[in-house]
Amino acid sequence: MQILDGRQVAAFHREQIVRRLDDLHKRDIQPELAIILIGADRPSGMYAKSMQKVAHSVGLSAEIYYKETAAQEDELIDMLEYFNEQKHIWGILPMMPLPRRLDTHRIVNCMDPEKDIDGLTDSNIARLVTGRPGFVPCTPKAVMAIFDYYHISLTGKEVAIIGRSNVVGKPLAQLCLNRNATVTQCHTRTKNLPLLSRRADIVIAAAGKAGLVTAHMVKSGAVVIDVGINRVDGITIGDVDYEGMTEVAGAMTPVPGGVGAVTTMMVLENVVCGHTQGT
Ligand SMILES: Nc1nc(=O)c2c([nH]1)NC[C@@H]1CN(c3ccc(C(=O)N[C@@H](CCC(=O)O)C(=O)O)cc3)C=[N+]21
Repeated sequence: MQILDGRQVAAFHREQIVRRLDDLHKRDIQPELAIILIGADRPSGMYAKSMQKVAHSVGLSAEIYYKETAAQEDELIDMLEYFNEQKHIWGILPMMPLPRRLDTHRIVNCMDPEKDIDGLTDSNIARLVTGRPGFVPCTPKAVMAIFDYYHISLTGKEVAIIGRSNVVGKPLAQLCLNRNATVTQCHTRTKNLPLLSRRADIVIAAAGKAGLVTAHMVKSGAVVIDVGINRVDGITIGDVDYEGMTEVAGAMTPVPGGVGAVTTMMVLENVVCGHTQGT
């Protein structure tokens, strides 16, 4: 079984980002990424910090703008509108999910689509669905970057996506369709999940359930992409039962060191390179 090493993919993209930033700095241009974090007790806080650290390591300014869980919707919208106007802010990343009390759809759509580097606005979603992508959400984009790096073609392949979230499952289906795959979108109400996933040449696990995808659910030689990030007994594991899967899969991504490791680099790439990277 081949391990699809996310850290290697991230390093490849990192070089390109560093070069582009050097070029900008020479012209006295200092772009900033504005990370918005709402509420303290969320794993999002950890990812926000880690994204900021990686941004700084490539020389990109990144600020975390924190608001209490009790923050008012209008206060957040004012903040977004302020960021929209700030010329030096090239990217805005609201860490998801927002506290349930808030109207995510309303808030997210106050972002200028040109600064919506995680492709959360209706405008960027529409562009993805109609096959002329603007900003593509970073996690699904990371999956595509892994396919590209390892020359895994999707044309004519059967892809089973397990999960239908707005940030991962749904945009992934669009990206795979745009690459001429035949896509089956599975979810919690899917009746015979093993039957469907076993048909697939490529299985993408994005359900957020530790160990959901076991060896008997994939065919021999399949490519298995694990998007899950679950904390179990203080360690991070994916949605795939990794040990068992090594006997069956042809190639797979580990957790950690797989999709997550590339996601942060995609955030930075979207800020620094705009949406010229395509997918
Ligand atoms: N608008 C928005 N966009 C996101 O992309 C987004 C978000 N909100 N909210 C939180 C989730 C989570 N997320 C991760 C980013 C990096 C790693 C990462 O660096 N993972 C490493 C380390 C994992 C570890 O050891 O904990 C790895 O998998 O190797 C993981 C998960 C982005 N998210």
